[in-house]
Amino acid sequence: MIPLNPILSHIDNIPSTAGKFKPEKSSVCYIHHRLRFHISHPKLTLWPIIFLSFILFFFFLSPTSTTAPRRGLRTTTTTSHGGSSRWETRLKSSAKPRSCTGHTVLVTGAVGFIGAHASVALKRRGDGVVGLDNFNRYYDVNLKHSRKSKLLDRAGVFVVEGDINDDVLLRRIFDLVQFTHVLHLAAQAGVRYAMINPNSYIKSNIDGFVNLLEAVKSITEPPAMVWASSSSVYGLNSKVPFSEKDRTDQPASLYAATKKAGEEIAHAYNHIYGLSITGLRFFTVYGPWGRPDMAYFFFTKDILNRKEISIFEGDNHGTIARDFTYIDDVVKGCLSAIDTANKSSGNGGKKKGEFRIINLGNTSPVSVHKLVRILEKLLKMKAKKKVVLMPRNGDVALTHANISLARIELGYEPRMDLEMGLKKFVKWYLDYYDVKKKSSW
Ligand SMILES: O=C(O)[C@H]1O[C@H](OP(=O)(O)OP(=O)(O)OC[C@H]2O[C@@H](n3ccc(=O)[nH]c3=O)[C@H](O)[C@@H]2O)[C@H](O)[C@@H](O)[C@H]1O
Repeated sequence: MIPLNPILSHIDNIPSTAGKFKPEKSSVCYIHHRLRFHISHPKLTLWPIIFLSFILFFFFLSPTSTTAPRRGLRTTTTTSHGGSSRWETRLKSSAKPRSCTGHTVLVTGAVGFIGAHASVALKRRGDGVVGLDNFNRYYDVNLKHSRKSKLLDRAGVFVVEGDINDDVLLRRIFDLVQFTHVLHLAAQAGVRYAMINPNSYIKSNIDGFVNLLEAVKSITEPPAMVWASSSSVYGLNSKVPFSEKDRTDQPASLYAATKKAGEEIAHAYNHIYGLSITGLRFFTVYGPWGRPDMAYFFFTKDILNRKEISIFEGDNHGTIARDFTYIDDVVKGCLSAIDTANKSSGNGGKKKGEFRIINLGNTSPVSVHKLVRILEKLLKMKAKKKVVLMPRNGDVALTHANISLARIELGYEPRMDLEMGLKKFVKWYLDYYDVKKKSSW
């Protein structure tokens, strides 16, 4: 968002208490710079006007700072998020559950694929929900905006545009609302992209996660956290189906390594600060409003555009397969993880908050060949297939979830088989792109 007044936007760190104004050096420098610009005008008679404006400027700004920072944290009074009481009112209203038994959930990555579906499901059942998302450009940002307008806005979920690395923003949000849970889904996803932009994985999946945990642990009554880990942490593990007890110390991609690191980091925050943390290992989640970087999505696009697709195979024509899991099943798992999470005990608690790691898969792997056959049938078109040896690009040969723990802990039972799920995806895809991008077909 472009601030209307560049001077105002640079003094947004004014504390609420009148008389304590101590602008940061950069703000002062900026104001001086702006003043110098005016003073350089030949007419020195401007001086008194500038001086007067300066006085009026602070006189009018101080009384607007009505939101006193709690717990001694510095908060901003005007930000790129509007900074106004309207912004705060909308955020607070979105956070309010329909009944006093409802949860109040902050969903990070709210305009992402799983984030959008989960936010809507939480809101629909009566929980209070605030979304947070940085709308990054990893894939088509229009799709993110569409998820916001078509799913989140309609459900009444308010989305803050911001980054989990912005600790001032996080503290401001946590100051305004006492959340019971954080559903942390903001991440740099994609296995193969890690070879192109490795630092984005560190920034989101490590730095951002720690930043969020730091903010959460500073709250007097910290919310319980449920967050997205990944099936990719099993890496080169060849024992199937993958159980939570299996080894996860052989990641095949940097993405997997950052998700595994996230699990260890979460454990440390649970151990030291008593945070209740549940990590969900998602298995190749697919469905309507999905991610364009995933194979089922771009295969659909390429088949329709009569473009060649590469189907990976292992050594000696070994099958490559995934435990494709439908979005609605995963969302049910997320909601159940929220409902069953113990409270964080916080620093001073006698009991440690719980720490759980749970697989959320479909427990029926399907080969990439079969995935393509299903798409061909649904699209009524033949794919131009090129079978290639799987490159060493972060992919693994097989994923297969053991979901016994999810059944016990979450009452989780996946319902959708791949053919039915892809039917729903293709229907959505045809509708969505027919309206939006007829020309690209
Ligand atoms: O569960 C996870 O932890 C991850 O799931 C997802 O990764 P993957 O399971 O690798 O899904 P996806 O890329 O759709 O490839 C599907 C299949 O197509 C094969 N594949 C892929 C590309 C190609 O050109 N050809 C091909 O055969 C490919 O070899 C694979 O067998 C998420 O993207 C990731 O963010 C993470 O959440």
